[in-house]
Amino acid sequence: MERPDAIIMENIGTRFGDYWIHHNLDLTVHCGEILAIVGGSGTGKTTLLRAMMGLVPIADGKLTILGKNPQILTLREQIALRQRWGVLFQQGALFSALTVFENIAFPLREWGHLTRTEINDLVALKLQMVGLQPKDAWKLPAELSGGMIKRVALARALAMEAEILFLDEPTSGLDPIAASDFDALLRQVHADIGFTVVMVSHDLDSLAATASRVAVLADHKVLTVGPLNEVQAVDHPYIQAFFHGERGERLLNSLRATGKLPILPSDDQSGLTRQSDPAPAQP
Ligand SMILES: Nc1ncnc2c1ncn2[C@@H]1O[C@H](COP(=O)(O)OP(=O)(O)OP(=O)(O)O)[C@@H](O)[C@H]1O
Repeated sequence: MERPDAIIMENIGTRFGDYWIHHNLDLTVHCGEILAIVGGSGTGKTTLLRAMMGLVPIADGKLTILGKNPQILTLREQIALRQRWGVLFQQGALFSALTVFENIAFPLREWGHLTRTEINDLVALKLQMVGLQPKDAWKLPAELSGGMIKRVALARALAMEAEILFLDEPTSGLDPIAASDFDALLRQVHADIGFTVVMVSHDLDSLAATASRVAVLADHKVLTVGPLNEVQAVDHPYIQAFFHGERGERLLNSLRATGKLPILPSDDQSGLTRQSDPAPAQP
């Protein structure tokens, strides 16, 4: 049986005071996909992620997440729902006074149903899953590299067998090698466990390496959503600037080289019109 969509946002509006961040925004996240959200600075990517998690109130429209509408749930039901996803914020956001072990164990202890042995075993498993050594368990965050901090944060986000993983700029602050290692790790754990990922990212290489689909935020809504090769063809100033700068051209060349970018015959060669003209920008 087909699984229901993980997240459905219909006509969503969010605002801070009188200023609307999103207005009439529609977005569906399919179960099991890695959906990346991109957009210019201040377009509301982080706010959208937080609205999905119930950390920013929804002023308008309807949110359905894992089949539930959090707007009509009791507090107890909302807490139970929130245990079904994990979050990795921009800077990793580990507790600086706690060891790696204690950071990963934190959500497990909060849940309150596990014995000490079960927690030990789960932390050991999560450490192994993200490629860290048992000896790293006793280090403090200040003793870790940037890439290791992201790995610990990922282990903590996945500690509770998350069905959805929310990532805000997961590769920010990492050098290109550590960023590409993190992308490979995300792909691996995603393939192993099969959860849904919603990720905010500015990193084109990371999008190309991980995203099933890309949603572009502009003008308070989702301008377009689809596979990267379709989205980059949409005629909108932000999309053109984002995908056709120096790094964008590098990415497009790599998509062409791997056959992921359809090369359309030009009209004068084929005598045909294009089958897939760029989708029009939504108003
Ligand atoms: N707690 C808040 N109170 C008031 N305004 C806020 C709050 N959080 C965000 N904003 C405003 O909402 C808008 C969207 O912010 P948001 O952080 O979601 O954008 P973003 O697209 O993620 O930006 P960036 O790419 O620069 O991180 C900005 O104008 C920001 O100043």
